[in-house]
Amino acid sequence: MALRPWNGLAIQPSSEPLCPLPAELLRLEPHPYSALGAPYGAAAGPFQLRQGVIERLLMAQASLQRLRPEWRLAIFDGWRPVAVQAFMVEHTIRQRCAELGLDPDAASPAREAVEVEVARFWAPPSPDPLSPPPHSTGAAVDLTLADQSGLELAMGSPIDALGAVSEPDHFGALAQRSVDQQQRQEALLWHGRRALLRQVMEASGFAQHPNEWWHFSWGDQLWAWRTAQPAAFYGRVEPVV
Ligand SMILES: C[C@@H](N)C(=O)N[C@H](C)C(=O)O
Ligand SMILES: [Zn+2]
Repeated sequence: MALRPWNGLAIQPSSEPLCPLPAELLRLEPHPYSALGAPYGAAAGPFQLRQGVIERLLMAQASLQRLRPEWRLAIFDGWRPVAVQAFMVEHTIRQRCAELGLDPDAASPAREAVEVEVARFWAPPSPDPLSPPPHSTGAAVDLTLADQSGLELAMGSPIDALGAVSEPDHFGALAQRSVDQQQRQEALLWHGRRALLRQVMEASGFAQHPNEWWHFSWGDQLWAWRTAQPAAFYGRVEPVV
């Protein structure tokens, strides 16, 4: 499959504004990208989404609570200006180079391999309005499950982990091939939680990113491609200055 086949899809832009997340939706704070110094500028920050997306998140939380009344959705990240996308892609490449003992400022095949690895998880910070990074549209959200105290549930890998461990069905496949009982039980637990998150999000109309258990969207190009819509209706939203 091409890396991002959805980027060619038409966008019939909606004028719906970004809205702050309501109090019913738990925010995971401190926000990790803001804490790194990501350039949100004077913009109101990451916990904003399109109204249509917020409505569907509330529907997803209601269907979660019909199944698990003590659990709730926990929002890790929402709207992301293109400048923040660029900052985070660069940060992640540098972090991965440091882990591998590579000089991030020296071109090499290993450095290129890091860029390819990072691009499986982070959209390019394209300034082209025809191929906006998903979070820059206010239609994409990174989220997980939390318990009644607001503590994140273990899902097998942290949000933003690079690697196969982040693929939505990673632990389902691991449970099937595992012969170690303890490893199998743990894999089934994590797979069950990821599957529940996907179930309630998809039941509310969201589409999941193929490589990331935590990333869902409604109304952007990825959503249009995954749900066979003729066009997306949320394009890039710029910071208000
Ligand atoms: C890596 C993660 N935080 C994320 O948001 N990935 C998507 C695909 C993106 O960069 O738009
Ligand atoms: Zn995301």
